[in-house]
Amino acid sequence: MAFAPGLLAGRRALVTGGGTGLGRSIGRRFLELGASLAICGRRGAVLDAAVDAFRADVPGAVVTTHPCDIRDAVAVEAMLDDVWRDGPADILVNNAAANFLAQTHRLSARAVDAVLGTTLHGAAYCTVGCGRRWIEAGQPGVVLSILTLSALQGGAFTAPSAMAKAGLLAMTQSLAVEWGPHGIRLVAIAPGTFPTEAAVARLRPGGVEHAGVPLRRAGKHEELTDLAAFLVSDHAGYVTGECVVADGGRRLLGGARAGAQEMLDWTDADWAAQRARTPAR
Ligand SMILES: CCCCCCC/C=C/C(=O)SCCNC(=O)CCNC(=O)[C@H](O)C(C)(C)COP(=O)(O)OP(=O)(O)OC[C@H]1O[C@@H](n2cnc3c(N)ncnc32)[C@H](O)[C@@H]1OP(=O)(O)O
Ligand SMILES: NC(=O)C1=CN([C@@H]2O[C@H](COP(=O)(O)OP(=O)(O)OC[C@H]3O[C@@H](n4cnc5c(N)ncnc54)[C@H](OP(=O)(O)O)[C@@H]3O)[C@@H](O)[C@H]2O)C=CC1
Repeated sequence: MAFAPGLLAGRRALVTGGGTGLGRSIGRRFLELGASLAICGRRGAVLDAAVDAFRADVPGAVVTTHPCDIRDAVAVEAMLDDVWRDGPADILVNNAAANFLAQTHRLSARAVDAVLGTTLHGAAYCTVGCGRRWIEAGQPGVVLSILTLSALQGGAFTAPSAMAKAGLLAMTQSLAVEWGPHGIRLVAIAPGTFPTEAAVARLRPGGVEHAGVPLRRAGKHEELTDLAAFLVSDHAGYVTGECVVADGGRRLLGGARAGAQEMLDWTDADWAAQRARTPAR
């Protein structure tokens, strides 16, 4: 089903980490649907390159860039002031994150801080800063946080990321209640595998595999960006405090009993053999 072209017309979205990967794809989709955009990230040149691409893809795209390290609370406040100078944002996408594979017992304090500082604290600073501005102005808003499956089930060898994303889920649920009376919604997406340069390089050293995915493939960026657009749109106006999993069924298969993965590839003959050796009672 195609969205109405003006689904997000008149809306202004701030996408953290909007210069690369999924953040860039989400930003482009919001622009296509009529929103204007503010993107932040640490590297100004990366943000500028994204803007050039947006303008090539979406004629007339209105985009501002805001270089900022979201681990720094003071810098986040200055960045939000800068965004608001062009008019208030009414959508925040907490997309920026840090993650790498490591044995947790070998992590230095700085390594733990690098992940928690970006993924949890940075998103909290952005959310509180936007929420305060919306509440003081008496205007509604939407916060969409991009989580991971590990927020729901833990993540061995990416423990700080799992901890941070689980914290963002708690933030989503807590503030959905606290800020509901102000017309502010908080929603989240827990993506499975959506290949990006950074995620593949950092987290899939052996390449992307789909053995654990019932749908037998990676997610397409448009499958994530359309879900994001729906959740921030008025069509999801009564949805708050919820996290939608988009993982091709990976989480449910992982939670199934041992052997379920192999069974995906069983033939009819395999199933007949299983039936034959299964006692009637
Ligand atoms: C297609 C497959 C999909 C799977 C998806 C799984 C779900 C999750 C997805 C994601 O989150 S993808 C997003 C990934 N993107 C990023 O991580 C981008 C941002 N990351 C970074 O900037 C760096 O990786 C960073 C290390 C987190 C931060 O960089 P910064 O320049 O600020 O820090 P450094 O000074 O380099 O390092 C700080 C500290 O951390 C230690 N460290 C860095 N890398 C590692 C590592 N690989 N293992 C262990 N420790 C690491 C580093 O040594 C520093 O500590 P000290 O040595 O000073 O004690
Ligand atoms: N790709 C996937 O399969 C999955 C991704 N996700 C989530 O999706 C989101 C995007 O991931 P993906 O696109 O793959 O990865 P990217 O690394 O491409 O995106 C991360 C972005 O965050 C920015 N960023 C990192 N640290 C900071 C910081 N301290 N301050 C400001 N910006 C920062 C980066 O820009 P810069 O370096 O210039 O600061 C970058 O643009 C993340 O939340 C990730 O956890 C979740 C599950 C699966």
